[in-house]
Amino acid sequence: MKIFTATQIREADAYTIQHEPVSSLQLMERAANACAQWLFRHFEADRPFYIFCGMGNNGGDGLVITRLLHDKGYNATACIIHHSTKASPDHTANREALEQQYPQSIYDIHALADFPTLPAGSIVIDALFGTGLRSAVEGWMAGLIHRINDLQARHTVIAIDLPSGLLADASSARMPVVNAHHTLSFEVYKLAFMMPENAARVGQLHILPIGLHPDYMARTPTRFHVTDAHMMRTIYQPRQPFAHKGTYGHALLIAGSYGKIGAAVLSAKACLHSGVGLLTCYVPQCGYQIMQISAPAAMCITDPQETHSSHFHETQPHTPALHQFRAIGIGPGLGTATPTAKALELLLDQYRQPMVIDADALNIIAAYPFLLSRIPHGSVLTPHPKEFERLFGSTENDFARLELLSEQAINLQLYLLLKGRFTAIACPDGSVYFNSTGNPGMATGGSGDVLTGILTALLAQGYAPKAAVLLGAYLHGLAGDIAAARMSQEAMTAESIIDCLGPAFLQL
Ligand SMILES: NC(=O)C1=CN([C@@H]2O[C@H](COP(=O)(O)OP(=O)(O)OC[C@H]3O[C@@H](n4cnc5c(N)ncnc54)[C@H](OP(=O)(O)O)[C@@H]3O)[C@@H](O)[C@H]2O)[C@@H](O)CC1
Ligand SMILES: Nc1ncnc2c1ncn2[C@@H]1O[C@H](COP(=O)(O)OP(=O)(O)O)[C@@H](O)[C@H]1O
Ligand SMILES: [K+]
Repeated sequence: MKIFTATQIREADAYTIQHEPVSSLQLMERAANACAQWLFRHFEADRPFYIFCGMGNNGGDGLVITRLLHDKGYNATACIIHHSTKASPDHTANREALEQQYPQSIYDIHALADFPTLPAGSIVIDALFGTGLRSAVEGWMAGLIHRINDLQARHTVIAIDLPSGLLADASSARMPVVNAHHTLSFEVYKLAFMMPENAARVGQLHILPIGLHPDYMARTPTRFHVTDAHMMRTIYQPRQPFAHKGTYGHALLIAGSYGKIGAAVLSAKACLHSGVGLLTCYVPQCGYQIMQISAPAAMCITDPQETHSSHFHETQPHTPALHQFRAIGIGPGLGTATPTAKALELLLDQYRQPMVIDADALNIIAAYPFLLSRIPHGSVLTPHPKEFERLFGSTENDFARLELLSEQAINLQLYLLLKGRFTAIACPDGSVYFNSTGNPGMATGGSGDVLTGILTALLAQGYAPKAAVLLGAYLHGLAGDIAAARMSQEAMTAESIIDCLGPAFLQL
């Protein structure tokens, strides 16, 4: 699914009006009706609704919602905020329609002093500003946003299209923005919704289709995307009937150190449950028995060292040469001992195919930044935000961090996965995909190790790196969602994610 900018949304709007064809008033009616249907499903008619309407089309939506609520017998008041002397034509038309049908439902606000006192149990609808907002809201309108936020503790706040004050395509950190419990947004995700800095503003996000023209959506190129089930069906390759284990590649997983062999086990199990043909794990001596017992389907070779690895650039008798592994995953629980760092440097010199680099392997690279340029092109790096900061430095806000992520992916020709609620996948071609699956139950130790195993397995099977990262992140989150549905977000663990990889593959 594509993420459109505010400008593209306006173009989609205009294209739909011209080519469907439909009048702009009818399109507004459709958008407001989608919101009203959502409200009817979630609230009884005994709750008073206060709809705060701006002077633009976002306010116009609010006016139509007020009328539709009345049509259904709800008690609704449109609080029209006169922040500007010029109202949009569709705002004006819908004010007139409301005045004609339900004149008692309009309450004009010209200053902060006019702010109404809301009865208990009221529902607050925020229709002040949407995609037309150009810059930070200032003056008494900023005060009005603060007043709405004061209501948030006692009343349910629902934003229409965007929480007012939020810019769709740029950072609004430290700007006045409505904190909504729910955001009902039209047709497409906005970039601002993907940013952790906006989590408290957006609340629960609901994307409501309003029938923007599919031709515009299909033919307009975008830089940002959200992954979805349809995309995964085009990537996923079912197994071939005459396949043998060689068909699906031999992967090498280099992971674990004393006290962190569990990370290696989690990665290995995830790799085995994601379709790899053969798996060899490389661990220090202390990990040998643990690995063999926990993951009997994997082969295991050990480093000469007891507690940490120091030598994985060399192979041992009866194991393939490094270049014969179709994929290497490195990092979970690896530790950052100096001999391990030296071994990673040698590995990067010897293995020139795309690999998966995570956790302590990233921390080593952060400590020796010259290694960054030695990583084989097309490799996948999976930092969480702290690891990202160690690698590339801190940024002022989440938009700046996303730009830095994308810039580094292009310059280094790597796939960079910045993990989080909407994991951002920056590609060497400049495109960025946000993963749509996953839940806060995955915010638990070892979840990332599972992802490394999945990605290594997909690379080993011959998926191109881009296909592997998109499918891998999606499957990981989907397995997490299935685990949460089966046993709750609280009780699930990283192992539950592995257990649910099977059902996740079956859902593709
Ligand atoms: N796309 C779709 O598919 C559909 C979109 N629809 C809806 O249209 C919405 C977009 O409407 P829009 O373009 O009229 O802009 P909107 O968000 O109401 O803001 C404009 C108002 O804000 C004001 N203003 C701006 N910046 C400001 C600032 N910094 N500080 C203070 N004020 C500022 C500006 O004032 P002015 O500059 O005119 O004085 C003007 O009054 C969209 O979000 C969706 O809800 C649906 O109805 C139909 C389908
Ligand atoms: N709130 C959330 N919503 C969706 N996914 C999440 C959430 N929290 C964590 N995750 C996912 O769980 C994984 C956690 O990885 P990471 O922080 O590396 O864990 P660990 O180092 O313990 O293995 C990431 O893939 C991340 O996207
Ligand atoms: K709004």
